[in-house]
Amino acid sequence: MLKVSQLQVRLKKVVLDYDFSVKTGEIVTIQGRSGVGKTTLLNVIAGFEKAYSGDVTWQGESLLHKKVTQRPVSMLFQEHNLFEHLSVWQNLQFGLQGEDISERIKQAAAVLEIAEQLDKPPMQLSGGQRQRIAILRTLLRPEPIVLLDEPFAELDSTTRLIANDWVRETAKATNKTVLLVTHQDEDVERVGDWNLVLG
Ligand SMILES: Nc1ncnc2c1ncn2[C@@H]1O[C@H](COP(=O)(O)OP(=O)(O)OP(=O)(O)O)[C@@H](O)[C@H]1O
Repeated sequence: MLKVSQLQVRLKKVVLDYDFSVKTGEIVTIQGRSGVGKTTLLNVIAGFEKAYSGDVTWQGESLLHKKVTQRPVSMLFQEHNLFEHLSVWQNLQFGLQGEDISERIKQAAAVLEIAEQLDKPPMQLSGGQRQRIAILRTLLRPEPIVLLDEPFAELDSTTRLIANDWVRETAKATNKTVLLVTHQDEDVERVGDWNLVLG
């Protein structure tokens, strides 16, 4: 279980409070008006932002004292940080490990309709293609907690549905615990097990 207990985050002018738990293997969508603290929550869980008080525990163990790289967390970044001097394929190979990883990347790329983009440098991809590469990479990483901040924002409605289903199926098949920030009600219905509204 991922437990966020009486967590308080203090930024310059705002105090943000969170208290909820997500069962292992569950997908929770997170909604709330702009500025309510959705991105900040993910940043605290991943270790990019500090907590003021309270705790975040995973399987009973606090994450807050752990370094970013020691946390069991895979997070999708808005800027999709890909190395521009490597092909997309090389970028994915670089970040992912595992026996059958090449096959898993190829299968995922085919479903997400980005198989033809794998040999290109990232700068030749559209925003939506980069976003699907980032989704693929984030879900195929081994960490059990997956944090997705507006992962489908740049996708058209058809591609979005394909990505919705791929994320849900992949997360369930690999028992990921997922926090998915979204402004779209369709993502809530199609991907999530339950919805957390902040604010
Ligand atoms: N580094 C920072 N320093 C000070 N205040 C910040 C910082 N980052 C965010 N904030 C403030 O904290 C609040 C929460 O921001 P956050 O980005 O988490 O909101 P959000 O719910 O993700 O918003 P959106 O839906 O617009 O992405 C906002 O009021 C924002 O202005």
